[in-house]
Amino acid sequence: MNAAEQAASKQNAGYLAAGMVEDGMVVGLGTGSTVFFAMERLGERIATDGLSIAGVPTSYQAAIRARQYGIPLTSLDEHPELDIAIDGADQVDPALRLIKGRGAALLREKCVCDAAKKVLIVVDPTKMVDTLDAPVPVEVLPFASAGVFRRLTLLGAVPVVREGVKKDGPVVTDNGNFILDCDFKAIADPGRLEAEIASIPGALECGLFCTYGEKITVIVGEGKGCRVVSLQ
Ligand SMILES: O=C(CO)[C@H](O)[C@H](O)COP(=O)(O)O
Repeated sequence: MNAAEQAASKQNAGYLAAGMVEDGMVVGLGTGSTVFFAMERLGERIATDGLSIAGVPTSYQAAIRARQYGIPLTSLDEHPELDIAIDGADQVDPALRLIKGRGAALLREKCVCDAAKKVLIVVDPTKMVDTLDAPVPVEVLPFASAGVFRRLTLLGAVPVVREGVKKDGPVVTDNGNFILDCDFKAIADPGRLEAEIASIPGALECGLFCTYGEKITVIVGEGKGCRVVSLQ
C-alpha cells in the first residue's frame, strides 16, 4: 500500500466513523492522523447539518484540531461517561486487542476508551495483524523511570526511552511523563502482559488495550469503502 492509498483508506475509515455519531452525543476524540479525518467530517456535519455534539480530546493535538474543525470541547470532569469514542490504533489483533501510543497519548486515550459506552477504532489495513508484535509504549513517572525500566527488562522487554523530534532529550507527554517503547517481539498473552505492566509502581499506563473488545468496533478503511469488524 503506497502513501496515497493509505491516506485514502484512513479518510474512508474516519468519515464512516464520523457518520455513526448522533446528535447530542458526547464524543471521545482520539489522537492521530486517522481520527483527524473523523474530526474533519464531524466539523462539516456541525457546519452544514447542524449536528450538535461535544468532544473530549485525548491530547493537546486533538484539542487544537477539534477547535480548528469547530467541534465544541468538554471534559471528563463534566462527562465521566461518554456516548462514543473515536480513536486510531497501531495494531489490532483478531480478538480486537490493540497496541496504541505512537503519538504518546495512550494514557488519556485509555481513560477516554474506558469512559466510553462504545469505541470506534479507525485504521488502515496495515494495522490488522494476527499477533501483536509492535513495541508497547509505557508512560512512566520520571521519578520512577530507572526502576520501571529495570522491571520491564525483567518482563522480557528491550525498553528504549522515546526521544523528542526537534527537541533534545526524552519526549515529555501531555501529562509531564516519559515514554519507554518496549519491544517484546510477538506477544503470546497480551492481556497478561498488560496486567503485569500495570502492577509496576510508576508505570502509569501502557499501550496495550486488551479489555475493551466487547465495546470496540474496528473500521478498516479500504480502497473503495470500509470493512467493519466487531466481536458481536
Ligand atoms: O495511539 C495513537 C496516538 O497515541 C494513535 O491513535 C495511533 O498511533 C494511530 O495513529 P494514526 O492514525 O496516525 O496511524
